[in-house]
Amino acid sequence: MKNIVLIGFMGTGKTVVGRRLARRLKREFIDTDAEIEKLMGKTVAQIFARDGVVRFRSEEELLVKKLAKREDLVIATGGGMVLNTENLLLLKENGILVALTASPEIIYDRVRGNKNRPLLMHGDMMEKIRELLQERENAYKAAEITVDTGNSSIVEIVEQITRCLLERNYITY
Ligand SMILES: Nc1ncnc2c1ncn2[C@@H]1O[C@H](COP(=O)(O)OP(=O)(O)O)[C@@H](O)[C@H]1O
Ligand SMILES: O=C(O)C1=C[C@@H](OP(=O)(O)O)[C@@H](O)[C@H](O)C1
Ligand SMILES: [Mg+2]
Repeated sequence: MKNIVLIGFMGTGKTVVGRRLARRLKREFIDTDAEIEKLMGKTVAQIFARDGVVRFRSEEELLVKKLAKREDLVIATGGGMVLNTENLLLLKENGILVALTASPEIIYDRVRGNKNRPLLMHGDMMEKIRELLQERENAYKAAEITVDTGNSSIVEIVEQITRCLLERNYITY
């Protein structure tokens, strides 16, 4: 069966929703950030600081190429994966793209305590969120299913995605 691929900005819940959705659908869960951290033996923030964003994006691209060849996964991508349209096309070939969205204010509330999002660590965080969101919002529109996560719990979002997948006959239970 096709992979279920979560895309969306930082803090929209791709990692936590993806993990719960995988459990709900009895599928393997892959978080691309976690895989890259495991592979390189350091955090995303350390990779950005020591190896640079270009290295991070190339590791992300290599991982996407591998994951796009697999099936039956729930994949939580990093928020910037969509910047490389090749990544999107590959994941779309054998996957259903599900975009999670939230307002800049909700995103800010969810990420401000976390130090492992280097792109938000410099300057005014709210301004940075708005700037990056604007740059990427079109790319997130590539998704077949879009879920606004702003006023829903993680379980409610998982059930909403599951209903959408059932309605489209992508899953049967
Ligand atoms: N629907 C939600 N309701 C409340 N908190 C949420 C929700 N979705 C995510 N969070 C919280 O927001 C933070 C970011 O979630 P995460 O899954 O890491 O987002 P992403 O992977 O999209 O960057 C985490 O602390 C998570 O527990
Ligand atoms: O939006 C981005 O460019 C990034 C999002 C992060 O993942 P999350 O969206 O899971 O926070 C992580 O890949 C890295 O900090 C870059
Ligand atoms: Mg994540």
